[in-house]
Amino acid sequence: MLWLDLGNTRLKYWLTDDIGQIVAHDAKQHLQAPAELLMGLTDRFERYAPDFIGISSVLGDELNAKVTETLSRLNIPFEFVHVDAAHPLMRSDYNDEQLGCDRWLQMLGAVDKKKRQCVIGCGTAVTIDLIDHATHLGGYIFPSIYLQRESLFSGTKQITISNGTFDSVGQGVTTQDAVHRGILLSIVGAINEISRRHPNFEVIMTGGDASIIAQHVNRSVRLRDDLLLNGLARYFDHSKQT
Ligand SMILES: Nc1ncnc2c1ncn2[C@@H]1O[C@H](COP(=O)(O)OP(=O)(O)O)[C@@H](O)[C@H]1O
Ligand SMILES: CC(C)(COP(=O)(O)O)[C@@H](O)C(=O)NCCC(=O)O
Ligand SMILES: [K+]
Repeated sequence: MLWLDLGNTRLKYWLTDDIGQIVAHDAKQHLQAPAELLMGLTDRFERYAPDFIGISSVLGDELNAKVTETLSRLNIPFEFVHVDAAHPLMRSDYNDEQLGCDRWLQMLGAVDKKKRQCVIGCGTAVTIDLIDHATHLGGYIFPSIYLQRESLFSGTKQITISNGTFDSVGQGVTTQDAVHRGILLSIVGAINEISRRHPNFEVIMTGGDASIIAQHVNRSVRLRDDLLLNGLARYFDHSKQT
């Protein structure tokens, strides 16, 4: 099987064998041209010869149509995931016409009906979602640390910071530090507050920036980079059975 995740910044893919083990994996920035990036990967995908391609995309109808066109040339069956608030593995109070498919799949990949869980996705946006015994209660969406820095850069005259590292939440005494530390604190502080309000929820983090953020959270956090893939596998496994 081949699994594709089209996020707002990166295209990720995983090739798995018959027993679900990952045999190939990559993540590439698509620069808002995922179909063109896929075109460059078609030789590789043909060599992999998967029997099916399962796709998570948050890129919207226009880009999804281009992706569909590119994948159609491969002669391998493929299918996009559609969010279902009444899915047997997890029901959701969220508006399922709006809920991002990657958010939903990450939750589907983590959900455990015996637990209370807080699933945090750290991609182009940071999403924080609460699940109570397999019911999704709702959540929050924040701009990522990089989007926050870009908005300060473009919305102010004297902040000209466009690089640097996010490595502390202590107060800064230079613009560079104040920007990076303030932004990181905005997300870490939100996570700490949400976990204070929901003390008995297990905190699970995933996505490109999870490790940068998790270091500063004052609770034990499970880092899981397999959530979306696990969600894709659960979703298609379920749709096969029904
Ligand atoms: N301006 C930037 N500078 C450096 N890295 C960036 C920038 N914007 C995004 N990234 C990186 O891109 C990655 C996106 O994470 P990912 O989980 O793949 O998100 P998505 O699913 O939204 O594409 C993050 O690891 C982040 O560090
Ligand atoms: C919140 C998101 C932008 C996160 O996307 P990502 O950071 O993974 O690229 C995406 O899940 C999305 O576009 N969601 C639609 C809005 C919603 O979930 O309510
Ligand atoms: K993501």
